[in-house]
Amino acid sequence: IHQSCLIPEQVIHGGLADRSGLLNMGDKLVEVNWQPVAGMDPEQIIEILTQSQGTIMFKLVPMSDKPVNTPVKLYMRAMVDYCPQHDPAIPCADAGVVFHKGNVLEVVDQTDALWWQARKLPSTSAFAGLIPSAELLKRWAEESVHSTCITSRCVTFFILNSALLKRDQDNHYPSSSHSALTHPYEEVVLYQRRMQDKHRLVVLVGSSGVGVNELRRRLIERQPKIFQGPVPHTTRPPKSYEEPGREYHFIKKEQFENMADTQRFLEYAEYKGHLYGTSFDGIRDVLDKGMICIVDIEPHAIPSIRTQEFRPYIIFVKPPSCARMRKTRKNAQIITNYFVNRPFKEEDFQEIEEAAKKMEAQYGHFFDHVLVNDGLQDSCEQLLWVTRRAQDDPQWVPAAWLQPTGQS
Ligand SMILES: Nc1ncnc2c1ncn2[C@@H]1O[C@H](COP(=O)(O)OP(=O)(O)OP(=O)(O)O)[C@@H](O)[C@H]1O
Repeated sequence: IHQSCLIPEQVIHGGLADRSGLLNMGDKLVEVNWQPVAGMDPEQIIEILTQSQGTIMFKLVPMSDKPVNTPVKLYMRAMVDYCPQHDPAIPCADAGVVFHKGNVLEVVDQTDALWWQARKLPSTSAFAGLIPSAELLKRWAEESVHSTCITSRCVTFFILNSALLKRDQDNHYPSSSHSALTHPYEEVVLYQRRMQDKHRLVVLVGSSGVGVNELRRRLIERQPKIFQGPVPHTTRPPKSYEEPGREYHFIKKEQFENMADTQRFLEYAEYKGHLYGTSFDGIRDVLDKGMICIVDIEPHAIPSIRTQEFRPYIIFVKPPSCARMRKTRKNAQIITNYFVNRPFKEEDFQEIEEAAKKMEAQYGHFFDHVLVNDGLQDSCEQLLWVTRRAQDDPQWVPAAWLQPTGQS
């Protein structure tokens, strides 16, 4: 309710007032149970309402120009977490919707500049609730960049991300936290791949040692006619049993550097004095054959592959608890920074868990699926099922990916 003239600013979609069709935004409330309320505070009116029993009568002066009802139905993926119970700014915390990054929200009303109405999907409820508008979230994000004081949990998230933004700007690489700050919601649509469409790129990310490479290798080994990884490029000379274009594309250093300068690599790195890289063309080669391309990448490369062309389905490989890792990795070997294999140690499990937590906090809004790599057999089955579903079932994807001439 707008304080000075007692005009409802929001009528909750699916709520009693909305379903009655008798109360509209902009109507003036003049009496409650025959008691004049003009000039009263909203709290005083709430007091009258809580003390009333049975039927409650409202006398309203309808607004002269009834709003033309043009219902919007937009779907938005939340790129941030939000908790109305910790938000001192929300007009009514009980009417707020709790959401986490990655949740899809059906936005039913954007009339108010600050507070939208939405349902969190999947939802069976007719009721919508309040969520902060994109503008409001951006404003909070900007304020928190300059703020040193944490006043509520709802704002804490932004302070955390602002720190990341600062660090990423210093590092000059594309930042996911940057996109969450400037685009707290991403419009999404349901995408059903047609038979003639290329497969979606399957992307695995996870903390080092969690088993990303092992899972990718096993998937390809299991169904080599369906899954393939891109053939990487390298500047090292071929070994006797290697064939150019099969294990690697063997190229000269200048050629490699030229490809790197012209952004033709999704990722590249140096190892023992030689350069290795995964090219975008390598991914295209697999997809053009009608196969499913599966890559494992560092999470900071996600923004550069998240394009209309590749429509990636991003799977986060998450570690189970340290106790479970201790059991399942009893006989496994970890490849250390020095590229030697040795049994897992207790510190490895803790490092894997810590790194996974950070990755999820920073990039979680990009994940389409979270796969807990507990038992290897089960994880492989799950991965197979998830990658099939990613290709065959309708999925929420950024609306920009389906625009005919749109950019990703
Ligand atoms: N679920 C699992 N149960 C038991 N062992 C596993 C499981 N997943 C992976 N491993 C083993 O853990 C070790 C590390 O796995 P992998 O090499 O795939 O790690 P990674 O995530 O690719 O990390 P990096 O990028 O550092 O190589 C391997 O020896 C692998 O066989």
